[in-house]
Amino acid sequence: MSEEKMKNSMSSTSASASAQEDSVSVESGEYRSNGERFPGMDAPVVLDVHDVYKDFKLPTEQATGLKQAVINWTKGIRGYRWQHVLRGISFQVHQGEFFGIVGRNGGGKSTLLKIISQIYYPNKGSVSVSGKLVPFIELGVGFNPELTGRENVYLNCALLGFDHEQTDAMYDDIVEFAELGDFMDQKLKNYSSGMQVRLAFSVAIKAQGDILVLDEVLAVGDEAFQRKCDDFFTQIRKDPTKTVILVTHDMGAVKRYCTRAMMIEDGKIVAYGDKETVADRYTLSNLEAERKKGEKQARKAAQALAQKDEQGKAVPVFPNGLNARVPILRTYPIGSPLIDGTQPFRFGVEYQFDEPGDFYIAIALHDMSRGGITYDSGSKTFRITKKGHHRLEFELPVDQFNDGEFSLFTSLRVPNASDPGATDLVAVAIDANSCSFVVRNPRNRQYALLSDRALQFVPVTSGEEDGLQAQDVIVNKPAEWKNPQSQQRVDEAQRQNALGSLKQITYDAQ
Ligand SMILES: Nc1ncnc2c1ncn2[C@@H]1O[C@H](COP(=O)(O)OP(=O)(O)OP(=O)(O)O)[C@@H](O)[C@H]1O
Repeated sequence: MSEEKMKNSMSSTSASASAQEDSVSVESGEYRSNGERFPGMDAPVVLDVHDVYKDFKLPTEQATGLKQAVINWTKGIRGYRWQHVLRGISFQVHQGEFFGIVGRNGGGKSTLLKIISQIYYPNKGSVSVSGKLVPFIELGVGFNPELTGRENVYLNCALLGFDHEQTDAMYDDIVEFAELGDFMDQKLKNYSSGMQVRLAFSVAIKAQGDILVLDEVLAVGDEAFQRKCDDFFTQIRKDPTKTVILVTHDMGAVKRYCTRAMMIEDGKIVAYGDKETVADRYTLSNLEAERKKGEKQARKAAQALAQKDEQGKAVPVFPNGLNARVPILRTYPIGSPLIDGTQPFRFGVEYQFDEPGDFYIAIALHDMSRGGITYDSGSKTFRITKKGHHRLEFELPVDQFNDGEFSLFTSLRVPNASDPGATDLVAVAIDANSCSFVVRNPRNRQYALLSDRALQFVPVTSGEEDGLQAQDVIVNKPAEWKNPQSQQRVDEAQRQNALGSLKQITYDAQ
């Protein structure tokens, strides 16, 4: 790859998808919503992707020979269909940026990276790269299992455009980062898969490129190696001459490292610019997909049950956690699952239960980012009197929560025959049947479940001779606490409300 500016303009072909309707403009990605320009936007543009389309031809009919192919042709069977993977992608990355690309599986991110790295050509559009681009996008590319680790480093660097002398100068650094000093004269096929990843990644990051293109690297290697990668990313962020383009599903990494980000969905850019907005949009899209999956499962279970009634057939397999006694149990958000905490979070519980006797619904709150069940309604708190297929609605006050991702797991329980204080679990709504939500409030921190508006530590004297006095501890309260109105929020009632006191608000029998 040449060091000079390369321009690869490709002309349009008939296979490209229809023109973009709701595309996001290149300019819009350079400004925050308040009109301010992102820092670093005056640096030169090192990657300019303009109106890129990419289609793949997917076979639909198998023609096993010429005869079948002719028969298909005479019948007008084409034997393939077009899959429009990228549909009018335009964005720019400036020198020194750490640019994140996110999106759900199959959205077209890897295809875009391959086009940027010149592995694929677009059907339409242009890609301009300024400087030496080093891709790390697919394992095994440029590596030969029959060669030693050392030979592979030289081969890979040659493929990246470095001569022998340049590779000599980088070699020790690459080996040291990969921690493979003792293995460099062994054939690559004798390396564990982790060692191979480490070597490939080390070549990519230690080769003296200008633009590093990385696909999902944060998932590679063991914990110690990941920590090293973290340090490397923190370091490279500070270098204004190096540019990184990172595809990842890790929103923590987007927020930690990226200067800007964009999200791709169904081959189009749906969010571009502010990394927080992009990360939240991605989280929301995942939650929405989960909710739809839960709805679909509930519909399927209801259909399966109806079938059993008419034909007396056995009920097919139930989603994880459910069974023939409770074929439907799901918890779902009412409204957006991305909330700022100013209003309580409202959610529903749909169930189907027909057995005689008492039963209860218990709800547990799981903190997804930090782990652990942080609140449990208790197994006998909600005794439900209606049998059959119904929906309940609940509210959860979240105004005292810090930012985080949470999940509600609901279980349906019946009294235990021998212990009146206990209950037995009949079914539990997990996976797509659980309800996830995200709290994002500009006043909050990504720290712990309770915000410091709900809980305060008050310094007191130690009573010891050498101990600090209360006035020796300077309490820096957040700015908004100086406002008496927000101070009022931290009263006893709020505090009691703080941790997930679930309130049932409606009882909606169908
Ligand atoms: N060479 C190819 N031939 C045919 N289809 C392809 C090819 N490469 C990618 N695709 C299809 O393009 C779509 C987008 O794939 P791509 O790998 O770019 O998505 P992605 O956003 O990177 O997904 P993931 O997050 O799972 O890696 C998929 O439906 C995939 O099957």
